[in-house]
Formats: sequence, C-alpha cells, structure tokens
Amino acid sequence: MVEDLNEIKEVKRRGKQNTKLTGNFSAKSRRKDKMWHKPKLDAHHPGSESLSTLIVPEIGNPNPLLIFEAFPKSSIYFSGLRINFLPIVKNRSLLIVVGNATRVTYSRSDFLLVGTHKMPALISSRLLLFGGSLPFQKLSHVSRKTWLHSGVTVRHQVDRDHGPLTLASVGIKSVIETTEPAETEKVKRLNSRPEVPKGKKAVRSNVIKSAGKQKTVEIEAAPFAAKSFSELGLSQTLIERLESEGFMTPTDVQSAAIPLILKGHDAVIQSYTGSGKTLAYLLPILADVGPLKKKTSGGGGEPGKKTDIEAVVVAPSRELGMQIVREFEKILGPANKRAVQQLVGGANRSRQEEALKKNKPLIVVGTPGRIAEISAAGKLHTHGCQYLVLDEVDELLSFNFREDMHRILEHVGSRSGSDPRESKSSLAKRVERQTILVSATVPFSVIRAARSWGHDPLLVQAKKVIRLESVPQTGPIIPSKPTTSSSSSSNLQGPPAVESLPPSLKHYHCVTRLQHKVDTLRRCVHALDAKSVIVFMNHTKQLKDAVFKLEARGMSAMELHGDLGKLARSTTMKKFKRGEVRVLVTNELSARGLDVAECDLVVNLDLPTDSIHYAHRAGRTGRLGRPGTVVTLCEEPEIFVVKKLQKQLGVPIPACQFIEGKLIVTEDEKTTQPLS
Ligand SMILES: Nc1ncnc2c1ncn2[C@@H]1O[C@H](COP(=O)(O)OP(=O)(O)OP(=O)(O)O)[C@@H](O)[C@H]1O
Repeated sequence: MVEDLNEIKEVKRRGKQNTKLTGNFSAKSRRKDKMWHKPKLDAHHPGSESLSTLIVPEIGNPNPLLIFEAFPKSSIYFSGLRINFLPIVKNRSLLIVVGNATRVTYSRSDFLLVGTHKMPALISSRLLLFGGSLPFQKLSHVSRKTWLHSGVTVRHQVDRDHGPLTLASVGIKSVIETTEPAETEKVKRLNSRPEVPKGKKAVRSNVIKSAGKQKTVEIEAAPFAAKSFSELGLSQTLIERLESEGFMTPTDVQSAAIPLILKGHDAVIQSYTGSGKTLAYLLPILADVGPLKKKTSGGGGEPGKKTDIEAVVVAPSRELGMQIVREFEKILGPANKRAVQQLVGGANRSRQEEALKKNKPLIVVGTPGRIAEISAAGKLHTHGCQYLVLDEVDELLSFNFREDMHRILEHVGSRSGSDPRESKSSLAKRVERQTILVSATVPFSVIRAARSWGHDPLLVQAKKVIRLESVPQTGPIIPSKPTTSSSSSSNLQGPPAVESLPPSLKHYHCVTRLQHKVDTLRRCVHALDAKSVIVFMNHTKQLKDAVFKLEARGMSAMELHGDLGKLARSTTMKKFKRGEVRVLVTNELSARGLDVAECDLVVNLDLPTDSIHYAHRAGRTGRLGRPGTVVTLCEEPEIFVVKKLQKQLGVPIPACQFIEGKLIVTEDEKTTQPLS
C-alpha cells in the first residue's frame, strides 16, 4: 500500500493545487458539512482508477489503525462499521482512522496511506518528505512492539482542532492498551461466566463450564454411524418430520456432527460434496430453536412471539441461500414455515424487511450483503442469536465478502444490545453464540478463522473429529493418503484432497481443440447417455455461444450466470431441476452447494482455476452416493493442468475419447495414479 517516492511527490503537487474531490464522489457528497462521502464507484470497477481500496488484513483483527496524509477539505469514505476518529488539520492534514473498518476506499488524489499498525516505522520517514513539521516523532512514544501487537486497542477522543496534530491530541499515546493472549482470556471468561442467560440453553453452559477439559471423552463417544436419527438426541417431533420427508438414516457426517452441535460445540464441518452437510447443522438448530425443539431446551420460542433472531445462516449465493431455506421449510413443515425467512440479495429488500416485522422468524438464511444491509438498517435483531452458520465458509471468507462478513461476525450473537453499560470485549460477546463453519474444502484460513471466532472448536468430518488446536499450521488439514513432498506446497493451502469429492465419482479428461469443444461436449453427453448435465465455463460470452451451439444442434440447453436477473435465474433452475432442460451451462456461480440430485454428468468446458474449484464443480454430480461422471475438456497444452489437479485431488483423471457413441478410456488408470 505504500506508494513510491514519485507518487508522494505527485500527491504533494496536487495538494498545492488544492485538489478537489474527484468525479468519483457524488455531488451530494461534496457538501462541506458532511464528514463521510460515499464514492459512486469502487476501486474494483472499471473507470475508478483514482480510487484505492484497502482491505484491512484479517477479519478478526478488530483494531486496524490506518494513517493517511490528507489534503484540506478532502473527503473519505470508510466502509467499515465504526470509524472512531477523524481529525483533519488545517493545510496539512494527518488523518488517523482507528476502528473496525475492514475495507477502506479512498481517493488516491486526495489521500496517501502512510502507515498502518503493521507499518508504523514508515509513518515518520514518509512524513519527513512532507516537510517534517508535523510532530510525528511522538509516535516513537509507542514502542514498535506494541504497535505490531495484534491486540492493540486504541481509545481516543474526537478532536477536530485546527492546530497541528499530535498523537497526544488524538489520544493515541496515552491510552494504548494491549489485550491478553486470546486463549487464556477466553477460557478464563468462559469459566467465570456466572449464569446462563435466560432463554439460553442449559447444555451450552455445561460445555462452557467444562471448557477444554472433558471434550476428548465427548468426542470419542460421538456415534459415527448412527442407524437412525433417534440415536442422535433429536426430538420426537423432529424425527417424525424427518421420516415424513423420507429421511430415515443419518449420513456419516450427520451422525458425527449432530450430537456435538447439540452439546454446544463450535464446529467446522468438512465432508465431501453431497454428503448431507446441510442437515448436519440444520437439525441440531431445529432441535433447539422453533416449533420442533425439544421440550426441555431453553431457547427459541414460537414464531411470532419473539423479536430476536435465534439462528443466522449465511451462504455465498442467492441460489444456495434459497436452497437452504427450502431445506429448513421441508423439515419444519407447511404449518411452521414462517419460522425461517430468506434474506437473499436480488430480491425485494423492503418486502423482506416487512416479512421480518410481520412473521418474526427465528431463523434467517441469506447472503452476506443482504444480511449486513438489513442489519445495518437496524431491522434485523441478531444480538441474542445463538447460532451462526457460515455455509461454504471458505468462499465466504474471500475478498468479495469481507466487509459484510465482518459486520455479521461482529453483530450476530454479540448481545451488546442488551446492556450498553456492559464493557465486555468483543471476544467475550462473541462466545455467546455457537459458530458453525461448513464446507467440503477447508483451507487453513478457515481453521485460523474458526480458532479466533469459536470456543475450542472442533473439526468434524464423517469418520473423525479433531480439535482445531491440534491442526498443524503447515500440515495438511485433511490428509487423505500419505502425501509426497512435492505436494506440500498445496498443503499449505489445505488441499481439498479426496475427502472433498464423493467416492462414487468417475473422472476423465478429453483432449480436444478449442473450436471443437462444444461438439465434443455433445458427443460426451450422448456417449454417457447423461440425462442432466452441468457444464462449467469461465466467461459469460463463450457460455452464451455454447448454449446457442448446443440448441442449434438440437440439444436442450440453458444458461445460468450472475448477469441474468433474479427471475431468469430461478426459472432456469426450476426447468433444469424438473428435467425440462438437459444441459445447464453455467459458471462458478453454480459450483457451490447447488443440489440437483438427478445431475449425472459434470463437464468442465473450461478448466477450473484450482483443485478447490474442481472439487466444488465436480461435486454437483454423484450426490449422496449416486453415480456420477466428471469430464474435463482441455487443449493439448493444458494437459499438465489436469495432471496437477489429479495430483492435488488424489484421484485418477485418465484420458478418454468419444468414439462411435462410446466413452473409450485411452490411458491406463494405473498409469494415472496420482500419488504413485
Ligand atoms: N440423511 C439423509 N437421507 C437422505 N437424504 C439426505 C440425507 N441428508 C441429506 N440428504 C439429501 O442429500 C442431498 C445432499 O445434501 P446437502 O446438499 O446437504 O449436501 P452437502 O454436503 O451440503 O453438499 P455440498 O458440499 O455440495 O454443499 C440433499 O438433497 C439432501 O436433501
């Protein structure tokens, strides 16, 4: 983020010209009396080159400190939640922002980022270039060690004096306090919790009291292959509902996860695509919240009686959010459907807000943007929330969602609304809720996030449960087979490995020329006699072309991507699920979570970017033990990518051809063994 010398000179020159706001700021936002101005465009959008967006490194670092050199009358928009401090000084302005911003957008012509809490040393040296008249030397009162400490908290008073800015004037020097190491503080707080808050399930408090002591026994006692849902501690009403919907036997991951979540554990649920992870978290929530809960448990209530939300489920796409809502509704039954509400983007927000007010649901399921938006508007009361589920968590932690996820993580279950005089730290507030993170692929970033958000979280897989604390930072998270040293680099990311893929899947690749790809796809569909095919491509334009070509050759196909409107997307999905369309040509939008049981073939018409994307795409077929085939079409020079995927995933992806209406494997599977 630190610019080079030329840029500093350029900024200084522009400052002399008394730089005005750039065209990226709306006219309304130019009002002098306004402190905050929202740029119309984001740095990620074309045409907004004069804006920079700074992403504060880690979600979970609650105290970013940013120091900008600013020019008079400049405006800045911080898209975080709390901007605690903004002094602007006459002529030369030093602007310091301390708070929970995760993403800061600023006009590069008006501001120059000169320091962060990780780069304090640069502050003084850089500012000397500006004449050095500002008393930045006072920064040296704060030791570098303290600044670098991740737990630095800065308290301050707003000071808009027009005199020279000093650190004392902004309160930094006098009030820096360092938090204690998170682990010991957390356990201490949990153990000293005086009583279970009213309406909070008793079982959670038991877990809290026994923090870090009896877990091993509980984990080992977890049934890994229950024969029926009744063995898992669910209520009779819930079991009856499950049976009426045809769910008779829990899957392995459900057998492992349900009892642990019922006991109040924070968990990361990892198991291959289509293994039933949704019910693995949905059922223990419904056992505790809403009309199907166990009579003895404390929390929840009838829909319509409470105003607070009890469970928030976040998913990265509208389609997945809606699918989860339908799963909840299926189990709740028609009479209790209103206990859950969707808050997905693309739908009418005011209608969602009205429904929240009218129906008072106990559970909301939505996309990060919409949940954060309604929450920021004060229309979603989640402070007393007991459960926070992040489905497809590794995707939710990506760059795109950081800002909204930060708000959600800060607010859900914080209980801060209940008593403003309470001075509990954000960590203490957060442990009020149970955090459940879910995905088929769990890179180390998820493990790290789970450790910082949860209380002694567990990694729950189909056949084993591990304490997250014991997951080594550099080692594989999900070792499927003994790995060779050459695969260690991918281990750093946490490879999806074979557990991310349904065991019943068959994988092939077919070498073809670019211009013949659609034709090869058609022959592939015929050769496998596939009834329901999902084709993945990387670019919308080519995707449309492929649909056109398939249709022209008499194969029913439809497109699905983010450029389509809400209605078009859901109509397409409905038609595909009903079997009215044979081929769905789509992009990464549909790779996560989409559950179409009938899908028997996935084709990568374009290569996925990495093994994680491959795993999620492939997982659209072969769901819940059904047979499924994945065919990757590639050009000659791309074969090495397929070999790499094969190695990282730990599955053979032999070459094949489609000859006379048949799939012919042209490479011995034994020679394509990934780890041999
Ligand atoms: N115990 C069960 N018995 C029968 N069907 C089940 C059971 N559990 C889940 N299913 C069904 O299996 C399908 C796959 O489940 P789900 O979508 O939860 O998988 P997943 O592991 O979340 O997949 P992904 O990683 O792709 O999101 C769904 O149609 C679901 O209704």
